Amino acid sequence: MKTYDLDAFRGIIIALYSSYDEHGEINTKAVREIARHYANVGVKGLYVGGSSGEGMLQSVEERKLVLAAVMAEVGDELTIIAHVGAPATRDSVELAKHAAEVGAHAVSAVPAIYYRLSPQSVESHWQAIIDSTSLPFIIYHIPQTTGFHLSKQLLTKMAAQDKVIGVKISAESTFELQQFKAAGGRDFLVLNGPDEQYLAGRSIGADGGIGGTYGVMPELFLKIERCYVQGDLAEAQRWQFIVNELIVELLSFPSLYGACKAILKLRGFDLGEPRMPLLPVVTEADHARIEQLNARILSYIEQANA
Ligand SMILES: CC(=O)N[C@@H]([C@@H](O)[C@H](O)[C@H](O)CO)[C@@H](O)CC(=O)C(=O)O
Repeated sequence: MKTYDLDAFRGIIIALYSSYDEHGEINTKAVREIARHYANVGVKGLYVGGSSGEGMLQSVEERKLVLAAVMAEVGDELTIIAHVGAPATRDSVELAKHAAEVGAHAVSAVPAIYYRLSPQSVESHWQAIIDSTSLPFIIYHIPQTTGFHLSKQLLTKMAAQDKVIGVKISAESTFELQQFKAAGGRDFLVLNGPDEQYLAGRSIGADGGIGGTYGVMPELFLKIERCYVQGDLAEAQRWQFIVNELIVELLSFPSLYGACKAILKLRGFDLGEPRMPLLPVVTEADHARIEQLNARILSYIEQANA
């Protein structure tokens, strides 16, 4: 049995987008406003500095600023997972220590990126992060961007440690998700990454999910979760299919994060543009499509909340 409170990590956890001002600098006021909004919506937690949060495009100091702002605003209300993955282990360790200082509830990390690393390297990288604080650790498995394919063998070895409480799986195979759940054991968390498969992930063993598109429609993922828990699988599936059509549209823009930020801007949350090389929404035609998509999402949110 793990000695950590695993229930704090079960449910809908939003992968928080970055927030920049008009000069492209971290905008802590906007960070706090959007974090406050999500707390009011009633999600379980926030995943800070991950893919959607553009942690890899920010300096160590910038990442600390973002996390500190989140903790100051909602650290007492939501479960905050700090993603501390970085190309260099020493940066990840520094970020993990900072996460512990400001009171984050867990740290998480991808394998170190850029170099093709052996499983031993990745294990040592993660172990250095784990050993640097007393916080629980969640493996971030996203092979399509890191190029590292986590084996069941390494997962099992990592999961044997009390501090390693789970894995966030952004790979698309729900079979792998089920296999990792089986390998980790009952008190090992598996968090679904592909938002398009939230229900599939839950049905095959995920304890909840961490997702980027949750940020523009958390109410719809909360609805799927409620239907699933109530045993109304037909209704859960109907909402998952609605969400998937919305995600297909979101993915048709030059960048997903640019599209999501443009939608949030229409709702009064100005998070700035994503950082290059991630592209913002630029053309008039795309802005018009964003307006239509926003209206559709809002109408579904109204229905889900009715
Ligand atoms: C590959 C990728 O970025 N996957 C996203 C999904 O939320 C993804 O944006 C969504 O399923 C749309 O494809 C998350 O798993 C990543 C995430 O949670 C994060 O921002 O760290």
